[in-house]
Amino acid sequence: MESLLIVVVLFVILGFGLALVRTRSNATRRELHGRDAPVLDGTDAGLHQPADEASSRWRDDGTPESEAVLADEPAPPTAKEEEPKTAKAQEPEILSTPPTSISSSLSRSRGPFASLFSRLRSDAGVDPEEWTRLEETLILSDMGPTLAGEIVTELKRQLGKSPSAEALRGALVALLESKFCEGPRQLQFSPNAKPSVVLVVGVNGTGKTTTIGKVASLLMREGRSVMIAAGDTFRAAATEQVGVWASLTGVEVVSGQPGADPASVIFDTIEHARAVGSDVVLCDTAGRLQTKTNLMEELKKIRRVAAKSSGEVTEVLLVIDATTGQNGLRQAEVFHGAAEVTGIVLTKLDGSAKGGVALAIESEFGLPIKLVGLGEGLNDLAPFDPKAFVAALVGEETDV
Ligand SMILES: Nc1nc2c(ncn2[C@@H]2O[C@H](COP(=O)(O)OP(=O)(O)OP(=O)(O)O)[C@@H](O)[C@H]2O)c(=O)[nH]1
Repeated sequence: MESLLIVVVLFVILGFGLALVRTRSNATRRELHGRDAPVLDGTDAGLHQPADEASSRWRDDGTPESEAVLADEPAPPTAKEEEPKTAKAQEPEILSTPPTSISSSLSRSRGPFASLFSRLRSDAGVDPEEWTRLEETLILSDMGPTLAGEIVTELKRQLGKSPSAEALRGALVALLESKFCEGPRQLQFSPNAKPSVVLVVGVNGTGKTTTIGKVASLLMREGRSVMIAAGDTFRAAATEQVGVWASLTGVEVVSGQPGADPASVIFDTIEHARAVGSDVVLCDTAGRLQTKTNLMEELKKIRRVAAKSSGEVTEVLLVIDATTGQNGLRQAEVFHGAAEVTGIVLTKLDGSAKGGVALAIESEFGLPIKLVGLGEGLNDLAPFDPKAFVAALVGEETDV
């Protein structure tokens, strides 16, 4: 009897120990991949491959080599797909992530502006050294030397050489606000029955796939039916990654074979979306450096082929990582040239970004920032409000 009791106690201790180790390993995985990182379980949740990849190739001029063969219905779920998905189990946690505010995100830029204005307050008027400090502060906030110089020249013209700190702050805020463009900040959708096509483009790792997940979630909550084209056929894990976001949001994904022509995958998805009556197709594309001519040519082809589909390309969103600073300007220029960008998504504003590049892009290229990424969770996406942004940048208000 006594030995039986000892055996039972040993089993209980062993079981408790195993449970502890499992919990710890899950926690470690989340630490490594970010607080909202979905756990990949190797299943292809929500993924659906076009019927015959080879049957839907495109010539470089954007004309079809042959008719695409489309599967009208998603492939029947396999036994594996019917199992509960680990990623789905995490949905409530990801959706409940408290959104970060733009104000707290831009605290890095606000610091130098705050110290500049606190110094100015104690002085009678702005002296030449302080004008130089203002210009440096603008440059340090990632606006770039050209725009910073223009702003200082314009402020001097408006206010004279030695305005009060109060007058300077008011004029600076008004001038920064006026530098933003007038373009529509809302995502645009087709008024016709055609599916609206949103191409998502940008350099590697800027947050394109994550943004697609966030936008899919947003649109689903607005009551739109959404489909995702897994157009990044280059990076091995990209299709799986987009599948995880899709399963979190309950959106169907159409994917191609690894290495397939991305324009074909996107075309097939749009035609499938048309057939099943989806409202919006979000198209993921491979990350590409703006300096790689062949990849920019591929992007032009994607744009042409999407335009020839039965959908309507209503948005080409360029995703820019705000922490890359002034390089974002060059990305905007080249991607706009290749793919007729309609708007910018500025991601990672929650990181070490200083934010001024938003203003530089808008004033130089007239491309509206439509959305900002403020974290890795589904809710960490916000509309862009120039006034709130300037207030947060210059530190006019504390809780934007
Ligand atoms: N902090 C923060 N991280 C983000 C944000 N958006 C994306 N990320 C992270 O950035 C990393 C890259 O994101 P992806 O969505 O894979 O980027 P991608 O542009 O699709 O990458 P490629 O396909 O390789 O070009 C991931 O770790 C994301 O979690 C954001 O707004 N804030």
